Amino acid sequence: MAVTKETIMDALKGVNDPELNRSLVDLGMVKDVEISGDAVRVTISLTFAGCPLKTKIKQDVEEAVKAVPGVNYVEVVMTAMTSEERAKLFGQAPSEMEGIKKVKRVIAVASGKGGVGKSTVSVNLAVALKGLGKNTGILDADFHGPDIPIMMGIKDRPLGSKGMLLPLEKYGVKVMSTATLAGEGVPIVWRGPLVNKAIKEFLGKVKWDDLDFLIVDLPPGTGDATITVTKSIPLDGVIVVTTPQKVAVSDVRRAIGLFKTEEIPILGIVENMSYLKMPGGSEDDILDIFGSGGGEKLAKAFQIPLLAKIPIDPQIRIGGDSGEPISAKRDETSEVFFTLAQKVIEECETQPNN
Ligand SMILES: Nc1ncnc2c1ncn2[C@@H]1O[C@H](COP(=O)(O)OP(=O)(O)OP(=O)(O)O)[C@@H](O)[C@H]1O
Repeated sequence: MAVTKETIMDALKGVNDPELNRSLVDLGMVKDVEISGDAVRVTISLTFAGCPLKTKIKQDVEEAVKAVPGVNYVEVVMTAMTSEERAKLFGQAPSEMEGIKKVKRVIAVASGKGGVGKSTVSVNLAVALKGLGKNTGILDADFHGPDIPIMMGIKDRPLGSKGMLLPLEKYGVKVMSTATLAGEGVPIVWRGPLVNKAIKEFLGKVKWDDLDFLIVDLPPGTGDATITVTKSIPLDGVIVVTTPQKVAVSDVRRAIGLFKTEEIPILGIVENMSYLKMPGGSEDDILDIFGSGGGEKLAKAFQIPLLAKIPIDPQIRIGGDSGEPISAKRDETSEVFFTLAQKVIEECETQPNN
């Protein structure tokens, strides 16, 4: 039996958008059907590229088309609607920055190199800001290693509503990450233009609502991914995380250089893994595992504040691994992050646009 466009469209009428609960055909999401003998290529237009239900929709389309008599090969191509198409469907077009229009400050957390504790600082800073009464969100823009959901103990996927994604919430902090869109352990290959597009979706189509602070965990280092993200986000300031040793410090110089070129205000430096308090020892009984003075030297050289010196503490690591950041409780160990959060609030208040 010859396969026709009509039989394919009939089959697709039975496939619903799981969120909108209407047929893909009725929603105008079937953009194209190409038939060549027993092979069919269907192009589906998602409401927006980062749609978390993408995989499910693709699978459903594939199954429905495969079930049509005479079809042996199916290819499903996913594209995204233009803002006009979306406007037609939803009655209005979310503007590019719609999602963050009520966000007062977007602050990025950067590092000169990987593994210095950038995500740990982002998470604990965000939770501490919330603890100090500030409405806070965290955007995991570390596309290649999105760890924020693990550190925040988040497993759910965000839901959509009226063309916007609703961020997840934990410890009172709103959270959005590429990891929560793709699912844990699912690799995503992010290249420049895709990163740019995804960032726009995170800012424009995530309903952040009223936030005092949106903390953005940047990719490590000063490579393409970091540059693309910093160029795509209207940043109010950046915090640079380093460790005290010489190599880390020289990488941070590069990062500071990058932000200065981009004219992004540097709120200050956080020196992480600064020292280890000896168990059972006195307050002064500390070990400088990675050397000392790196953060101070940088702060002096660039005339930017050293916002915090965070010790190496197993509790900090356990907090990250277990999804219960230490700043969720205010105590002796987490106080260093509350002091950091307070300084960030103060630094922001001195900014000219305040
Ligand atoms: N002050 C600290 N004390 C103890 N462990 C820490 C501290 N800071 C970070 N860690 C641990 O070090 C590891 C790396 O931290 P994290 O993932 O925050 O680094 P990162 O700079 O974001 O890494 P990446 O470059 O991969 O994005 C994690 O296991 C974290 O729990």
